[in-house]
Amino acid sequence: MHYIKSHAQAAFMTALSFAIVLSVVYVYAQDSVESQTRYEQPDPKPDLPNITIIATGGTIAGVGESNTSATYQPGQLGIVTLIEAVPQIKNVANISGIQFSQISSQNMTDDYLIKLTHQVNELLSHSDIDGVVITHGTDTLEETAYFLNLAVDSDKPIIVVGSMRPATSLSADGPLNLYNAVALAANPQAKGKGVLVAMDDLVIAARDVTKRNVHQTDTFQSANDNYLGEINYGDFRELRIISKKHTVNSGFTLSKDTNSLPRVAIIYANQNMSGDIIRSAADLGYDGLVIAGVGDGNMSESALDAVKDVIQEGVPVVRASRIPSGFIKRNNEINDDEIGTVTADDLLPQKARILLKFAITKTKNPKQLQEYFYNY
Ligand SMILES: NC(=O)C[C@H](N)C(=O)O
Repeated sequence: MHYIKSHAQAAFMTALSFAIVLSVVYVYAQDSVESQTRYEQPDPKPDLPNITIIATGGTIAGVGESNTSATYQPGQLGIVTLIEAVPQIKNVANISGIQFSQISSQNMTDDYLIKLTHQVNELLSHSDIDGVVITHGTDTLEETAYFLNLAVDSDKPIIVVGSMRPATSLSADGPLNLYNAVALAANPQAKGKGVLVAMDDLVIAARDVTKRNVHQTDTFQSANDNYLGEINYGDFRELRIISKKHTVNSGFTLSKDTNSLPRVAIIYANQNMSGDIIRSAADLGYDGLVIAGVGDGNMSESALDAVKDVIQEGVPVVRASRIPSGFIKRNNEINDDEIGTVTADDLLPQKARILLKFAITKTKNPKQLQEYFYNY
């Protein structure tokens, strides 16, 4: 009885102090986005790995009006608050932190991604840094993860993580996601696997991960049921191996002076599709196109005629699918060998766009481009 009473009192006090901290954070965040840009753990332990958290913004740093509010501002909390909210991460690693940006991930650009790649390369080139965790908005998290998976020149663990609920929410998912991400980055098993996403107890390779639900916390799934493993309160169980090329073996790692990449547009196919939008994209100067086709990467005859024209003009075209799983079969209903189209294999259109950006820095030959789509 005594235990129940004191337990209930303790729970109430914890909830109360949490609410007070959050209201202070909220009032503070209303005035200004937190601007402290670095965190260094004052008391590092010599037997723990050193992990740097790079914060980019997103809902994991989001602040709402109340703990049941469905509306919130992403990217408000700074790196220091993010780290101090989850002191348990210091039991698995020595933590340093960098505020890279404070944006929603729908505003992520090539410019940010190239700078982020340079930042990750720079950090991981230090022998005393064992891995990085990147906190990120979930809307385009899979694109950043795949970009880094192709562009970073290191085999050390690189984990991308976010949350679906803002930091101020009841049952916020950010703290445990961050704890698991840090534990995974600190785990030698995560080395050599390319960029991994750790969300809601699942670990999924950058190539395979995709956001499947607008609000739910288990939104990150694998397009083809290709889960690398599970992580439960920091305990990682590996289920599969990664066979595709990435990071140090990609051949795409960015040189220090890279500051731009080719532009590739995705065009979404539908019934009654005309070819004008495809021709317009080529006229606008896009360097490559991905068609998010219907079914097996199909499109109307008018769209296909436009695809043939733009390929003749030197603009590579990749056929992907608007269907969220399955792989595109070459030369099925469309004669890729004759037309010069490339199939995305099982890459989703948003990932095919990124691979094509990198691949056309090497070649525009459709056969060679196809090899990239089979191997990355
Ligand atoms: N859950 C989130 O993080 C969504 C937010 N719009 C973002 O991508 O930054």
